[in-house]
Amino acid sequence: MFQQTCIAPVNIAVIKYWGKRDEELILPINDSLSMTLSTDQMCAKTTASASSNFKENVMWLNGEKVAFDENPRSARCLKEIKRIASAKGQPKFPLNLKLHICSENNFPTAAGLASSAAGYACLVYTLACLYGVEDEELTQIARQGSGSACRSLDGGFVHWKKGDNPNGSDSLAHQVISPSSWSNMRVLILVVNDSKKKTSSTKGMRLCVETSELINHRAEKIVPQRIENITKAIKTKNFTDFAEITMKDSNQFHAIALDTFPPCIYMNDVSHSIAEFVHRYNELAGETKVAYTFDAGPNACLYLEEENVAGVVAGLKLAFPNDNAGNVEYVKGIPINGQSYEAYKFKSNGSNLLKYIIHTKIGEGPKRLEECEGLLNEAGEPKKLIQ
Ligand SMILES: Nc1ncnc2c1ncn2[C@@H]1O[C@H](COP(=O)(O)OP(=O)(O)OP(=O)(O)O)[C@@H](O)[C@H]1O
Ligand SMILES: C[C@@](O)(CCOP(=O)(O)OP(=O)(O)O)CC(=O)O
Repeated sequence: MFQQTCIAPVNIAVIKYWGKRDEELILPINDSLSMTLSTDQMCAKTTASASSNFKENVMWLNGEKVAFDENPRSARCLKEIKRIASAKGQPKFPLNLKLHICSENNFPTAAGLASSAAGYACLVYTLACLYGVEDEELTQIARQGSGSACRSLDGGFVHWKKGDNPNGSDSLAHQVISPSSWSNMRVLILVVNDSKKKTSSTKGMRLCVETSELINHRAEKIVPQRIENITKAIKTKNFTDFAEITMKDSNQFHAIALDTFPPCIYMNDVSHSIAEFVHRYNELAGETKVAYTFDAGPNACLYLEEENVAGVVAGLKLAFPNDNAGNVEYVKGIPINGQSYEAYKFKSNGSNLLKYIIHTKIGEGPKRLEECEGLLNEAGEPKKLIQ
């Protein structure tokens, strides 16, 4: 049996990808740019095994069997990796061996927390390592699993260029700066709702391209300038400019989603209160200390520098109290100012607007793990199954 296990990070866009020009190849109508989050707090982990004993390709996701060959996105990722392995000659093992693949996310799946980005990046990276083709340009393969996944193959800030070629050969993602270049960059994920969302990004953006008249204006006239400006802000670590562009782009993405017919409404009242909180916090501070961005769901992602984390969390505690604090960790992840999470549990007033907060930071791309950390046993079955 040949086996490989890897982890891959989540990325959260500051200039959003929204809209495809080719649904099958997953080619976007505009460039996008994101920050990769540390795998210490949130990651997808995937083990892939190849063996002559396996009868068919099988995949388990979070302990449950899911379609693999019947899922056109995962099937295409495997086909592309095998194509490269065969073109390179002398594959590590016969390419017709069937695979068992087991993957799990240590955070909610399909809840608007970029599980598809981490998940497909991890699948492609793991398969690439298994077949010995990890030195190839993998972003154009991960892109065909889920567009945003191509940005999870590198750390730091990553720019996905939309490209112009109809075959997608120039629709690739590249690092803008490494994680160590802006190492005090932190993220607070405010989880408003972690259940499965109603309208997937795939469906929402398809409807948006079909019905919104504003989306083309955004793709053609707004995004190119924003990419240039935010790249400059990132390279010079200008947090004020970075924050303003990030918040404006999130707002514009949700305006475009609302311009879909029927409208896609992803933010809720709590999300809007979080945006208002951020503007008030910055106003009272007299400078921009924190920025929000929202993906296709109500959860907020706040970008801020390390020295401002404790202040912002204290403000959030006051603005969004929660009465479940007795039995749940409310701030998960990196301890704040060396204090235990206990210090940041919310006081009760019964409103429970935020379920919990994940404190994380800028991070590296995917990593290979040791064999003993694999998710499959010697028979190629998951070590853990949902009962
Ligand atoms: N670890 C994983 N391995 C392989 N595929 C995964 C993994 N995690 C998620 N996926 C795929 O991604 C799908 C969820 O994608 P979806 O876009 O609906 O949610 P999301 O990525 O959490 O949200 P968003 O893209 O809006 O941030 C899952 O149904 C599954 O097909
Ligand atoms: C709002 C977003 O998170 C949309 C992500 O969309 P997906 O990458 O999940 O969509 P598909 O390519 O159809 O799989 C913005 C972003 O990450 O840039």
